[in-house]
Amino acid sequence: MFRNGLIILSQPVSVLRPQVPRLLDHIASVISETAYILVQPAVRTSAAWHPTALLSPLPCTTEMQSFVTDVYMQSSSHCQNLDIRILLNHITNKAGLTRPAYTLRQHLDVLISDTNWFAERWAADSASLLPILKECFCERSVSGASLVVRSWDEGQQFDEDELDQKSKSARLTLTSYDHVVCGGTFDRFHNGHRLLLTQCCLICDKELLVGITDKDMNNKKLLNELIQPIAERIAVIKDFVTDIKPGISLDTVPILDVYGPTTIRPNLDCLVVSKETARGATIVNTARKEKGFRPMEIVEIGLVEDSCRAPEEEEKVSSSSQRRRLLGQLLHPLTPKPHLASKPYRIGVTGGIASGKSNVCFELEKLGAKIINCDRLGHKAYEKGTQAYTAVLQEFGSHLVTEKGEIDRAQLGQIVFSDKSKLEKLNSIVWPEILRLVEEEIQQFATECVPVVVLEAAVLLEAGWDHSVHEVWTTFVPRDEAISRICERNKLSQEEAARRVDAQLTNKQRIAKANVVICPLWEYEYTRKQILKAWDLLQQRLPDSSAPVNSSL
Ligand SMILES: CC(=O)SCCNC(=O)CCNC(=O)[C@H](O)C(C)(C)COP(=O)(O)OP(=O)(O)OC[C@H]1O[C@@H](n2cnc3c(N)ncnc32)[C@H](O)[C@@H]1OP(=O)(O)O
Repeated sequence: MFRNGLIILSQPVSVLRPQVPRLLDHIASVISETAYILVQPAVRTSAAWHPTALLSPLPCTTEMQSFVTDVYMQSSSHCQNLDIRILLNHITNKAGLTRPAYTLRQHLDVLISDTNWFAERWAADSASLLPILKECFCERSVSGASLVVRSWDEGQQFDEDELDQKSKSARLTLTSYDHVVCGGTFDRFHNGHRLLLTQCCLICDKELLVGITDKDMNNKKLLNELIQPIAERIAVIKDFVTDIKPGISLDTVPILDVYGPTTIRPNLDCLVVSKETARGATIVNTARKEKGFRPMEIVEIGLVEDSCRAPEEEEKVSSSSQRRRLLGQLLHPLTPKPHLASKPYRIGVTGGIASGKSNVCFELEKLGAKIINCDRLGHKAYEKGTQAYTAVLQEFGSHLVTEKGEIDRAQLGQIVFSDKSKLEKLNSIVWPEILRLVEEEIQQFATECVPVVVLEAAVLLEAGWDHSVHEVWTTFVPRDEAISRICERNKLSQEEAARRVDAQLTNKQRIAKANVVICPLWEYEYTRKQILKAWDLLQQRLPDSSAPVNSSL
């Protein structure tokens, strides 16, 4: 298996199209990460090896457009996880246009061609072929020592002349435009995004403008808390477009409403939309007309199906399905914590008020973890006779003492939850003591050879205890859902509930520091499913995973 490869296809596109599923299967069996596809019939007819053979201009036709669609539509069922990039820089209808060579982002490990000619030439004289490949695909992408050259089978036999006649009607020239625009969330970049951007690049001669949803545009989306930061989404788009068509300029802008830049930039010629957003295209063109801008041509592309979807997911490949799949998975890589003993392995479970932490811990306990409830230890921390007891009374007054001589937590809670500085004072007294009690319990579990200990701590991140656990897992539900749960559970008004939620870290702040996220927004069984997944995946990364604790109860 090779990580990245270039597939040079020399057969006419009409011959290639029916072979796409076979081709994708072959690519998936050889390449694991990025597969560049270069369609170049000139290499079959070219007598001499020359860069012009690889990069000579190819007409931009409706047939090529269909080939691009076929590749992405079928990649979902043939090579779902491969990053396929169809190179388009040499495909143009502009006579005399010289475009720069490719500067591929990935280093090529394998070159596969559908003509044996390549492999034979490489075997005979790689020294003279190598500089040509470097010239076409950039120095750093191709290094001679490690590049493997292989042939895919020669494909079907075809009669060039006969084919030419037959497919003339299918080879209609595709209209291209100087200024093309498209928009989207571009979260968790997938084949739907690749198809959209590839179709944009195919018909774009000068500038591609990509609008990327931001802020309010994202807030209503499912699991929006997991949407990647806009800078990350832009970086992925740049990487992709620069790879497939370095000859055009790319501009990216955040969009805060459906119009984005379309009602600001008069020079836009063509808007590319998916079936899903086609309605928005009419709205945008109406708004342009009102501003005196000429309407844009609208190009509509199909939706890529998601062949691996779960019953609760959408039929098309979608970012929200991808985000659902992140639940229970390792979202952020682990930070090494050499200061912690490797056993027992410590998971800190945190989460906002009413976000379902306790249920997660309840399920984890059934799976074999031992739970340390930090609220309980918090109460123990200032029991009568302890140092913290004296410190709390000194700070908050002896009127808090009940008839039994204990601290009245209900009263203390009223004081600290309505005054941030007082809560901070209480925290500074009790957190060190709670942590000491936590360590005591962990030591006890260590003597009992417990493999996994879970610290259930509401304010784990605020207390900086992420340094005291190997992993942080957080639960979250959307803000509105948390408010309605609190209203029902604690019999509070909407305003009071909102105040409680807003006094805490936001979901995004917690998620940014969490290794695993669980979202108990749907039926309990789905939450349980996420927890089982998280537990099973955890077993694979436990320091001693030779004796896994299986989730099948
Ligand atoms: C780092 C940690 O997470 S340690 C665990 C949390 N405990 C602490 O921080 C110690 C300080 N807190 C306390 O002493 C007590 O919670 C008091 C006095 C404020 C209130 O006591 P009680 O009325 O018995 O309420 P209880 O301890 O059950 O806490 C009520 C809620 O406030 C949360 N809470 C507790 N302490 C804090 C805090 N310092 N900051 C924010 N929320 C807190 C609890 O997790 C609980 O949340 P839930 O309703 O979603 O389960």
